[in-house]
Amino acid sequence: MVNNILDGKKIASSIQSDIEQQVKTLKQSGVVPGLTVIIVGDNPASITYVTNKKRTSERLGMNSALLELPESTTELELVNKIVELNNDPTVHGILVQLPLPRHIDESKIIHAISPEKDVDGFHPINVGKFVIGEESFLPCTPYGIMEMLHFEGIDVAGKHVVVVGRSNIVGKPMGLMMLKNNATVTYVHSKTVDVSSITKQADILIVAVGKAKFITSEFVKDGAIVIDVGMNRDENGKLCGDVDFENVRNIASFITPVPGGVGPMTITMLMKNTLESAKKLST
Ligand SMILES: Nc1nc2c(c(=O)[nH]1)N[C@@H](CN(C=O)c1ccc(C(=O)N[C@@H](CCC(=O)O)C(=O)O)cc1)CN2
Repeated sequence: MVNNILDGKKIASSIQSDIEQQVKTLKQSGVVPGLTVIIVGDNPASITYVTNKKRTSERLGMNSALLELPESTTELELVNKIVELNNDPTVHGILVQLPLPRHIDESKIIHAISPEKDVDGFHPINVGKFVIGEESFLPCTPYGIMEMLHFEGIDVAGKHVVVVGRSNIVGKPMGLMMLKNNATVTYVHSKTVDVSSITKQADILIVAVGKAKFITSEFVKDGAIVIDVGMNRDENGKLCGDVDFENVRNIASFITPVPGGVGPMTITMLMKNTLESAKKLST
């Protein structure tokens, strides 16, 4: 069988080596990139992700802090913590792990983070800048997907990209990044009529719906590139994506696995954003 796997782990590792070198160089001028990750509550998946973020940033030579706050934390307490970090010159990146407990308004929290330290790229100022083509932090998952395609020499210009899902974190910015790179973009979402007739037109199909194995071969054109953002558990509790990997693999020209596809790229782009933030804030 041909190897058509887009290996996110391998690409992430190569980009991380470059980041590690740049961190070393920056440290020689007395600046140590600092990332603080905040988690509220004890969602097991979120704990895995924040632990990975802390470990990776430490491995790359950054200063890293993980603030683990109890589920009972109030919105005001969390905002106050963020304000403290906004004013701390040793912190270049602040990330609040999502989702937050239901009693905390996500939007208020994202607004509280200084746009200059918003390494997640979720603050409305960064979103707005990105939409009008100004330099800003880019959200890590779609940014990671763009970098992955770039690394593999895949040019998206003129391609029909279909994005399944329209979240603020992945779907919406994904389509806009593709547009910026001259792709023709279609969004498919929960109210779309006849989803498969549209996804079957995609040269590049990006799926971020949070439904295990939702995309089967009937949704995919022969030779399409399939990018799976999903992170679900199947009926046996095994990690799987939104794409039925074994079913789609044979007709895709390239496909990302879960795990080992988009996930490692997300964490890598967070490191890249933190490094860039440290460079900017220290000049
Ligand atoms: N503040 C944020 N919250 C969330 C984001 C985000 O970008 N910023 N994205 C997702 C979760 N996420 C990052 O936080 C994330 C998910 C998965 C992975 C990953 O590397 N997955 C591994 C498998 C991990 C496992 O074994 O469970 C893989 O795909 O290989 C990284 C980051 C929601 N919240």
